[in-house]
Amino acid sequence: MVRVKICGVRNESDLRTVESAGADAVGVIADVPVDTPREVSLGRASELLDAAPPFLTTALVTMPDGVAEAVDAAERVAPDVLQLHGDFAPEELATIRADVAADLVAVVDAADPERAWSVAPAVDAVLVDSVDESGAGGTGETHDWAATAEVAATLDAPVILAGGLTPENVAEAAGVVEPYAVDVASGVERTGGRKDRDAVRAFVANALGAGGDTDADEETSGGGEETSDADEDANAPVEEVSS
Ligand SMILES: O=C(O)c1ccccc1NCC(=O)[C@H](O)[C@H](O)COP(=O)(O)O
Repeated sequence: MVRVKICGVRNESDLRTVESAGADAVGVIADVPVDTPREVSLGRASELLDAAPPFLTTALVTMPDGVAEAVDAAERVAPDVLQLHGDFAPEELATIRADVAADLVAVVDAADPERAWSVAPAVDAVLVDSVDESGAGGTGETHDWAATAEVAATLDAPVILAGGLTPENVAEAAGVVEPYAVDVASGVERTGGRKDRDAVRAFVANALGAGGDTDADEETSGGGEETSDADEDANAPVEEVSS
């Protein structure tokens, strides 16, 4: 069964939305050199990931300048997973992996599958994404899933599929690529980087191929179950959601 990571959470309310939707992992984005509504400080990333429950895997998504900065970020935030964007050489990734307590995920450009093979031995998983020219994610753009399926089928490391996934296309994408996990940021948002509760729940349910069988689906389709306080917070008008 495919795992699901929801990325770019900026507040506790959205964290609870991700948890209650049944996602496997949550990502916070810090220390990236691009303008994104999803970025928080390293201190805030640490607070948010500390607030995650025991069985929700936490990921720090960052784009540091070099090895020392990557290790420092991981030490400050103490995530379960360190997801690195940027053009790190395999040797640098191996050094970072040896120096941090977290599992290491390297992000590769879907247009450059050769890089997936070169970095795979140095990391715990490879995230194939539709990155921009600087290597940053969150582009909301899909890529050639058939090409990524070849990478996933032949790479000796788990492959995480990202890039333009939405509640509407995630089941098809997961069916084509058969990744270890799927990852989404912009495809489950309202404005300003805030998560849309219904979209998060639909994304998780559709990724898992659960159809209408889950509590999350019943609630999404007005199934009548009570929502938690956290759910209510997630549905509050944008200006009432703390960040
Ligand atoms: O999401 C961002 O704004 C971002 C900025 C800089 C580096 C990484 C970023 N996101 C990393 C992720 O893991 C996203 O979930 C992934 O790129 C997919 O994004 P999307 O296409 O918006 O679903």
